[in-house]
Amino acid sequence: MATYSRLPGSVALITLQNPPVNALSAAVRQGIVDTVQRALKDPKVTSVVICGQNGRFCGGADIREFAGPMLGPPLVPMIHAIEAVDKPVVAAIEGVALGGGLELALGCHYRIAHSKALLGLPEVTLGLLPAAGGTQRLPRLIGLTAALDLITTGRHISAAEALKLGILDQVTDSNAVDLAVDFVRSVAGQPLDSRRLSTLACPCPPDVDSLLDKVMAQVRQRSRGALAPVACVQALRAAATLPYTQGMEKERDLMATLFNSGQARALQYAFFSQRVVGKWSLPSGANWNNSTGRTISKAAVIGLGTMGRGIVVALALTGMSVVAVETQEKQLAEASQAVPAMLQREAGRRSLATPPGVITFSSNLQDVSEVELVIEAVFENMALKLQVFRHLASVCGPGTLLCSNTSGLDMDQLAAVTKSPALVVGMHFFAPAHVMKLLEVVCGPRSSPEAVATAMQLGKRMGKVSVAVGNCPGFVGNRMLKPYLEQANFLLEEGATPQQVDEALEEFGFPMGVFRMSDLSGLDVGWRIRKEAGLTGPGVEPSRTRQGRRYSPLPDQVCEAGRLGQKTGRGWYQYDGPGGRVARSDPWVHIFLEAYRAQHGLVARSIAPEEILERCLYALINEGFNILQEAMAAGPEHIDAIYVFGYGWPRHRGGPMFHAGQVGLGRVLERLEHHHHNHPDVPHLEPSTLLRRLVAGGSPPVQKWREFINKDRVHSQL
Ligand SMILES: C[C@H](O)[C@H](C)C(=O)SCCNC(=O)CCNC(=O)[C@H](O)C(C)(C)COP(=O)([O-])OP(=O)([O-])OC[C@H]1O[C@@H](n2cnc3c(N)ncnc32)[C@H](O)[C@@H]1OP(=O)([O-])[O-]
Repeated sequence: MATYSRLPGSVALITLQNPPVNALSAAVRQGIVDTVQRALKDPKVTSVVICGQNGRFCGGADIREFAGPMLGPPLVPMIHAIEAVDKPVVAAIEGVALGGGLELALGCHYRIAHSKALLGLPEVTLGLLPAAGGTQRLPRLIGLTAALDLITTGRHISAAEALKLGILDQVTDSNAVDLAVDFVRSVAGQPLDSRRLSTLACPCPPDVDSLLDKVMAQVRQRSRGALAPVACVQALRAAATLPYTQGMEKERDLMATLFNSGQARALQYAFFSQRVVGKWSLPSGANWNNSTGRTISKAAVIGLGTMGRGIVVALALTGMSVVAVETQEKQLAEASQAVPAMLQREAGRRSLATPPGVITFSSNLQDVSEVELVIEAVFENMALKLQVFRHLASVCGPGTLLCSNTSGLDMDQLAAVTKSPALVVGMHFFAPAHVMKLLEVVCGPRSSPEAVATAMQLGKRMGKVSVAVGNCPGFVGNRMLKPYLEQANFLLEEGATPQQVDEALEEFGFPMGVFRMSDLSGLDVGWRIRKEAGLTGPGVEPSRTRQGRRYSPLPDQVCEAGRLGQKTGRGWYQYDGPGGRVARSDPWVHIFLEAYRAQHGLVARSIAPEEILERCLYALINEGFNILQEAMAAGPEHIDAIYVFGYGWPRHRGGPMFHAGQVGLGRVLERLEHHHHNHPDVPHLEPSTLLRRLVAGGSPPVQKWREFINKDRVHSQL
C-alpha cells in the first residue's frame, strides 16, 4: 500500500509500504494511483514527495507476482499520470531505487537521493527489460550511450555515479526525504515541461547506428544465448530512432516476448534460489532461524598455495585480522609478496565500507593459538590434513572453529582427530577464492548448529553465496561433476572430439566446455585424485573397467604424456606455450584418440550435440536427485545455486535441477533409461529412485520438490 500525509507548506507526502523493499505489488500500485489522485485534487497541495517506508524507496516490480495473473493498476499509465501532474513531484530515494522503482522515479519531475542509495535497472538479470518506460525515459535523461550500459548490464550504481550521469538532481548525507520536502517547496509553481522526460529528445552520438550495432555484437557475444540483453538493445534502438509513444509500444512488445520465456522463469528462479539457500536448515531441524553464529574478528589460514592466498584475501576484505601460516619458507616468501597485492587490487575493485584487516604471515602453527576460526587449505591429501588437524587441536583453544577447504574429503574423519568435533565444518571455496561467489559449507554429522551458523554468517560477510551441504564424497558440486566428466571421456572413446563436446556445452551456455575447463584448472588435479583412489598409477592395469564399472583411462594417458593443460601448453588442446590461454585443436590429440580406439577395439561413430548434452547433463542431474534423496542438499535451489555460482552453469537456464524440470522429468527419465540401456556398465546413468518417484508423482514443479521429498521421506519411513 501507499500512505498519504500532508506536510506543512502544502506538500503531500506519499509513502510506499511493502516491506522489506517496498516492491510495487498490486496493492502498492493501487495505493500510488489513489494517493496521487488525492494530491492532484487537494487544492491545498502545491507539490508532492514520494518516498519509501523503512529507508528504502523501492526494489521494483514485485517479482513474486510474476508467476500469477497481473492484478491491479498497470505500471505504465500509473507512471505516466505522475509525470503529467501539474504540481512538482519529487522522488526521495533512500536505500534502493531499482527496476520499476527507478522507473517510478524517472516519472517524477525531480530525484533526490541519500549518498548510500543504490540505483539501477537490473531487469535484464531477471530475463526481462525495464518495461515501465525505463528504456524510453532513461536514454532521454542521460543519453543513449550511458543508458545502453546501465540497461544491458543491469548493474547497480551508487548515488554519486547517478548524480554524475544526471539521473539525480541532488545527493545528501542526511535525510533525503527532509531534503526533498525542502527542495519541492522551492520549485513549486515552476514550469515542468522540461522535467517530463517522455517529452524530451534522446541525446545520441552522431554515428548512432554503428554504436547500436557495436553494442549489439558485444551483447550477443557476452550473453551466450540469453534473450533479454538483445531485447534491451532493440528497445533502446527504438528510443533513439522513434517518437516516445512508438518506442513505448516497442518496449511493450519486446517485454511480452520475454515475460513468459523459459529464460525469464529460470532467472527469476535463480534470484529466489540465491535467497532460499541463505535460509539454511539441517536434517536435525537446526536452521538459520533457531541457531546463532559467532561473529569472527580474528581468523587464520593454514597453507598459502593458490587457494590459501585467495582465502586470506577474502577474509581480510571483511575487515578482520588474519594470521596466514605456511611452513615452507619459499611458499611463505612468495605468498607474503603476492597476497598484499591481491588484497589491494580486490579492495580497489570493490568500494569497501571498512578498510581491509591486517594480515600477519608466519611459518609457525603456534601463532594461531589466539584466533577464533582456522581454515585449513593445505594440499588435497587426507594424511596431511589429518596431521594439520591434530596439530591445530593441540594448539588452538577449546572454542576455536576448525574448518577445512577440502574439495571432497571426509569432514567427519578430520573432526574425529580434534577435541571438539562439533566445532568442525567444511568451508569449500572455489578458485579464485577471493573472487568466486560460491562457498559450500559442509556440515559433518557432528557439526553443531552454532558452527554451521558461524560459517554461513562468515560466508555472507565475505559476499559469498553460501550453501549448506552434507558430508559425502565430493560434497554436492564435485560429486555431480564426476559423472559429467566421465560421460565426456566416454564420448571421446565413442567418436567425439574435445571440440565437439565443448561446442555443444558452450552452445548450451557454459562459458567453457568441459575439456577447455579441465585444461584451465590443470589435468593433474584429477589425475592425483584418481591415483590416490587407486584408479590409475604404477601397477594398475590400463583397462576400461574398474570394480565392474566402465572406466576411461584416456585422461590418465594424456597426463602420462606430460600434457597437463594450459600450465604445460598442451592438454586436450594446444596453447602458445606454458600458461597460454587460447585453445587450438591439436592434431596429436586426434591421432592419440584414433590409436586409443584401435587399441581397445572401439569404432568411432558420429555423435550429435543432443546426445552429448543428454549424457553429460543428465548424468550430472541424476546424481543431483541422489543427493536430494540422501538429504545431502536441502532442496533443488541449493544444487542450482551451487552450479550457477560455482560451476558456470548458465544462469538463464536456472540450474541443473531447474533445467530438468523445464525439459520435463519424464523426458529426463526416459533418456537416462535409454542411455543406461546402451551403457549398462555405467551406474551413473541408472535413473535415481527419487527421479522415478517424482515422475510417478506427476512431475511436480521444482518449487514443490522439497515438499514432495519430505512427504516421500516420511512415507518411506512409515
Ligand atoms: C516493470 C519493471 O521494469 C520490472 C519488471 C521490474 O521492476 S523487475 C524487478 C527489478 N528489481 C530487482 O531486480 C531488484 C531485486 N532485489 C534485489 O536486488 C535485492 O533484493 C535488493 C533490493 C538489492 C535488497 O537486497 P538485500 O540483500 O538487502 O535483501 P534480499 O535478501 O535480496 O531481499 C530481501 C527480501 O525481499 C525480497 N525481494 C527483494 N526484491 C524484491 C522484488 N523486486 N520483488 C519481490 N521480492 C523482492 C527478497 O526475495 C527477500 O525475500 P526473503 O528471502 O526475505 O523472503
